[in-house]
Amino acid sequence: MSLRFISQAELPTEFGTFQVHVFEHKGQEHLALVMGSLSESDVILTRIHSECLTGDGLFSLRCDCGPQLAHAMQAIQKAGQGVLIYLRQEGRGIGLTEKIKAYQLQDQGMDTFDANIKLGHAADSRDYGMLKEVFAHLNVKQVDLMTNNPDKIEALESQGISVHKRIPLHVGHNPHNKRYIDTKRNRFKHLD
Ligand SMILES: Nc1nc2c(ncn2[C@@H]2O[C@H](COP(=O)(O)OP(=O)(O)OP(=O)(O)O)[C@@H](O)[C@H]2O)c(=O)[nH]1
Ligand SMILES: [Zn+2]
Repeated sequence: MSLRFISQAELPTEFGTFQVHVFEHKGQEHLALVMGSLSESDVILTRIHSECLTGDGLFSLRCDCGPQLAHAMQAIQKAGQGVLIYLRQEGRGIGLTEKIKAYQLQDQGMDTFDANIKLGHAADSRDYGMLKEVFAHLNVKQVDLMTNNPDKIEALESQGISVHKRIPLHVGHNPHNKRYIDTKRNRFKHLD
Protein backbone atom coordinates (compact mmCIF):
# COMPACT_ATOMS: atom_id res chain seq x y z
CA MET A 1 0.00 0.00 0.00
CA SER A 2 1.64 3.25 -1.06
CA LEU A 3 -1.40 5.38 -0.17
CA ARG A 4 -1.90 6.23 3.48
CA PHE A 5 -5.25 7.40 4.82
CA ILE A 6 -4.54 10.06 7.45
CA SER A 7 -7.82 11.52 8.70
CA GLN A 8 -11.30 12.75 7.86
CA ALA A 9 -13.58 15.54 9.01
CA GLU A 10 -16.73 17.42 8.15
CA LEU A 11 -16.38 20.17 5.52
CA PRO A 12 -19.36 22.50 5.16
CA THR A 13 -19.15 24.34 1.80
CA GLU A 14 -21.27 26.60 -0.40
CA PHE A 15 -22.34 23.37 -2.07
CA GLY A 16 -23.39 21.45 1.01
CA THR A 17 -21.52 19.49 3.63
CA PHE A 18 -18.88 16.99 2.54
CA GLN A 19 -16.65 14.66 4.50
CA VAL A 20 -13.07 15.56 3.63
CA HIS A 21 -10.59 12.68 3.67
CA VAL A 22 -6.86 13.36 3.58
CA PHE A 23 -4.34 10.88 2.18
CA GLU A 24 -0.59 10.81 1.77
CA HIS A 25 0.98 9.30 -1.32
CA LYS A 26 4.67 9.51 -2.22
CA GLY A 27 5.14 12.56 0.00
CA GLN A 28 2.12 14.43 -1.38
CA GLU A 29 -1.22 15.19 0.24
CA HIS A 30 -4.42 14.46 -1.69
CA LEU A 31 -8.03 15.00 -0.67
CA ALA A 32 -11.34 13.29 -1.31
CA LEU A 33 -14.57 15.17 -0.65
CA VAL A 34 -17.42 12.75 -0.10
CA MET A 35 -21.14 13.42 0.05
CA GLY A 36 -23.70 10.79 1.05
CA SER A 37 -23.06 7.18 1.94
CA LEU A 38 -21.19 5.20 -0.71
CA SER A 39 -21.82 1.57 -1.50
CA GLU A 40 -19.89 -0.47 -4.05
CA SER A 41 -23.07 -1.49 -5.85
CA ASP A 42 -23.86 2.20 -6.60
CA VAL A 43 -22.55 4.15 -9.58
CA ILE A 44 -21.00 7.18 -7.90
CA LEU A 45 -20.95 10.64 -9.47
CA THR A 46 -17.25 11.53 -9.44
CA ARG A 47 -14.85 14.32 -10.34
CA ILE A 48 -11.08 13.91 -10.35
CA HIS A 49 -9.79 17.46 -10.13
CA SER A 50 -6.16 18.51 -10.54
CA GLU A 51 -4.94 21.33 -8.33
CA CYS A 52 -4.87 24.77 -9.92
CA LEU A 53 -4.13 27.43 -7.31
CA THR A 54 -4.64 30.28 -9.79
CA GLY A 55 -7.94 28.94 -11.12
CA ASP A 56 -9.40 27.21 -8.04
CA GLY A 57 -8.37 29.84 -5.50
CA LEU A 58 -7.44 33.09 -7.24
CA PHE A 59 -10.25 33.48 -9.80
CA SER A 60 -7.90 33.28 -12.81
CA LEU A 61 -9.58 33.40 -16.21
CA ARG A 62 -6.59 31.77 -17.97
CA CYS A 63 -8.13 28.33 -17.49
CA ASP A 64 -11.50 26.74 -16.71
CA CYS A 65 -10.53 24.99 -13.46
CA GLY A 66 -12.43 27.18 -10.97
CA PRO A 67 -15.81 26.93 -12.74
CA GLN A 68 -15.27 23.18 -13.30
CA LEU A 69 -14.63 22.69 -9.59
CA ALA A 70 -17.72 24.68 -8.56
CA HIS A 71 -19.88 22.96 -11.17
CA ALA A 72 -18.75 19.49 -10.08
CA MET A 73 -19.40 20.19 -6.41
CA GLN A 74 -22.82 21.60 -7.25
CA ALA A 75 -23.66 18.53 -9.35
CA ILE A 76 -22.71 16.27 -6.43
CA GLN A 77 -24.86 18.34 -4.10
CA LYS A 78 -27.79 18.03 -6.53
CA ALA A 79 -27.31 14.26 -6.74
CA GLY A 80 -27.05 14.08 -2.93
CA GLN A 81 -24.15 11.66 -3.30
CA GLY A 82 -20.72 11.74 -4.91
CA VAL A 83 -16.97 12.10 -4.68
CA LEU A 84 -14.59 14.86 -5.63
CA ILE A 85 -10.97 13.77 -5.55
CA TYR A 86 -8.64 16.75 -5.34
CA LEU A 87 -5.19 15.72 -6.53
CA ARG A 88 -2.26 17.99 -5.71
CA GLN A 89 -0.94 17.92 -9.26
CA GLU A 90 -0.57 21.66 -9.82
CA GLY A 91 0.28 22.58 -13.40
CA ARG A 92 -0.46 19.11 -14.76
CA GLY A 93 2.17 17.81 -12.37
CA ILE A 94 5.00 20.34 -12.89
CA GLY A 95 4.19 22.56 -9.91
CA LEU A 96 3.21 26.17 -9.49
CA THR A 97 6.52 27.86 -10.31
CA GLU A 98 6.92 25.91 -13.53
CA LYS A 99 3.31 26.64 -14.48
CA ILE A 100 3.89 30.38 -14.11
CA LYS A 101 7.02 30.04 -16.28
CA ALA A 102 4.84 28.21 -18.82
CA TYR A 103 2.33 31.08 -18.64
CA GLN A 104 5.14 33.48 -19.48
CA LEU A 105 5.99 31.46 -22.58
CA GLN A 106 2.30 31.48 -23.50
CA ASP A 107 2.28 35.28 -23.09
CA GLN A 108 4.95 35.23 -25.80
CA GLY A 109 2.78 33.17 -28.14
CA MET A 110 3.49 29.52 -27.33
CA ASP A 111 0.62 27.17 -26.58
CA THR A 112 0.30 25.28 -23.28
CA PHE A 113 1.60 22.01 -24.78
CA ASP A 114 4.78 23.47 -26.32
CA ALA A 115 5.45 25.66 -23.27
CA ASN A 116 5.80 22.55 -21.08
CA ILE A 117 8.13 20.91 -23.60
CA LYS A 118 10.24 24.06 -23.91
CA LEU A 119 10.71 23.98 -20.11
CA GLY A 120 11.91 20.36 -20.28
CA HIS A 121 8.71 18.73 -18.98
CA ALA A 122 6.30 16.26 -20.49
CA ALA A 123 3.17 17.94 -21.85
CA ASP A 124 1.30 16.25 -18.99
CA SER A 125 3.19 14.70 -16.07
CA ARG A 126 0.24 13.68 -13.93
CA ASP A 127 0.23 10.30 -12.21
CA TYR A 128 -3.12 8.68 -11.42
CA GLY A 129 -1.59 5.55 -9.87
CA MET A 130 -3.03 6.27 -6.42
CA LEU A 131 -6.66 6.19 -7.52
CA LYS A 132 -7.21 2.46 -7.08
CA GLU A 133 -6.37 2.74 -3.39
CA VAL A 134 -8.38 5.94 -2.95
CA PHE A 135 -11.48 4.31 -4.44
CA ALA A 136 -10.90 1.11 -2.45
CA HIS A 137 -10.78 3.20 0.72
CA LEU A 138 -14.03 4.92 -0.25
CA ASN A 139 -15.74 1.66 -1.23
CA VAL A 140 -16.37 2.81 -4.82
CA LYS A 141 -16.20 0.41 -7.78
CA GLN A 142 -18.20 2.19 -10.51
CA VAL A 143 -18.37 5.86 -11.40
CA ASP A 144 -20.04 8.41 -13.61
CA LEU A 145 -17.05 10.63 -14.33
CA MET A 146 -17.26 14.38 -14.94
CA THR A 147 -14.39 15.08 -17.36
CA ASN A 148 -13.35 15.85 -20.92
CA ASN A 149 -9.98 14.15 -20.49
CA PRO A 150 -9.71 10.63 -21.97
CA ASP A 151 -6.54 9.90 -19.91
CA LYS A 152 -8.58 9.95 -16.70
CA ILE A 153 -11.05 7.39 -18.06
CA GLU A 154 -8.20 5.14 -19.18
CA ALA A 155 -6.44 5.50 -15.82
CA LEU A 156 -9.55 4.41 -13.94
CA GLU A 157 -10.44 1.52 -16.24
CA SER A 158 -6.86 0.22 -16.11
CA GLN A 159 -7.08 0.17 -12.29
CA GLY A 160 -10.32 -1.81 -12.27
CA ILE A 161 -12.72 1.08 -11.65
CA SER A 162 -15.53 0.98 -14.11
CA VAL A 163 -16.49 4.25 -15.84
CA HIS A 164 -20.20 3.73 -16.39
CA LYS A 165 -20.68 7.09 -18.08
CA ARG A 166 -18.60 10.15 -18.97
CA ILE A 167 -20.26 13.45 -18.18
CA PRO A 168 -18.77 16.31 -20.26
CA LEU A 169 -17.71 19.37 -18.27
CA HIS A 170 -17.80 22.47 -20.46
CA VAL A 171 -18.12 25.50 -18.19
CA GLY A 172 -16.18 28.70 -17.58
CA HIS A 173 -15.25 29.48 -21.17
CA ASN A 174 -14.14 33.10 -21.72
CA PRO A 175 -11.96 35.07 -24.17
CA HIS A 176 -8.85 34.62 -21.98
CA ASN A 177 -9.00 30.81 -21.96
CA LYS A 178 -10.26 30.21 -25.51
CA ARG A 179 -6.83 29.27 -26.89
CA TYR A 180 -6.10 27.08 -23.86
CA ILE A 181 -9.36 25.17 -24.29
CA ASP A 182 -8.82 24.84 -28.06
CA THR A 183 -5.34 23.43 -27.37
CA LYS A 184 -6.77 20.88 -24.93
CA ARG A 185 -9.11 19.65 -27.64
CA ASN A 186 -6.58 19.73 -30.48
CA ARG A 187 -3.35 18.62 -28.83
CA PHE A 188 -4.40 16.76 -25.66
CA LYS A 189 -7.30 15.06 -27.46
CA HIS A 190 -9.86 16.24 -24.94
CA LEU A 191 -13.41 15.16 -25.75
CA ASP A 192 -16.33 17.41 -26.73
N1 LIG B 1 1.65 23.19 -17.16
C1 LIG B 1 0.51 23.85 -17.25
N2 LIG B 1 -0.51 23.46 -16.50
C2 LIG B 1 -1.67 24.13 -16.61
C3 LIG B 1 -1.83 25.23 -17.48
N3 LIG B 1 -3.09 25.67 -17.36
C4 LIG B 1 -3.68 24.89 -16.44
N4 LIG B 1 -2.84 23.96 -15.98
C5 LIG B 1 -3.06 22.87 -15.03
O1 LIG B 1 -3.83 21.90 -15.69
C6 LIG B 1 -4.54 21.12 -14.73
C7 LIG B 1 -5.98 20.98 -15.22
O2 LIG B 1 -5.93 20.29 -16.41
P1 LIG B 1 -6.89 20.49 -17.63
O3 LIG B 1 -6.17 19.99 -18.84
O4 LIG B 1 -7.42 21.91 -17.64
O5 LIG B 1 -8.10 19.61 -17.34
P2 LIG B 1 -8.08 18.07 -17.03
O6 LIG B 1 -8.05 17.97 -15.54
O7 LIG B 1 -7.00 17.36 -17.77
O8 LIG B 1 -9.42 17.57 -17.68
P3 LIG B 1 -10.92 17.77 -17.22
O9 LIG B 1 -11.21 16.60 -16.33
O10 LIG B 1 -11.72 17.74 -18.46
O11 LIG B 1 -10.97 19.10 -16.48
C8 LIG B 1 -4.38 21.83 -13.41
O12 LIG B 1 -3.39 21.12 -12.65
C9 LIG B 1 -3.84 23.20 -13.81
O13 LIG B 1 -3.01 23.77 -12.81
C10 LIG B 1 -0.72 25.62 -18.28
O14 LIG B 1 -0.77 26.52 -19.10
N5 LIG B 1 0.43 24.90 -18.13
ZN1 LIG C 1 -6.55 26.05 -14.01
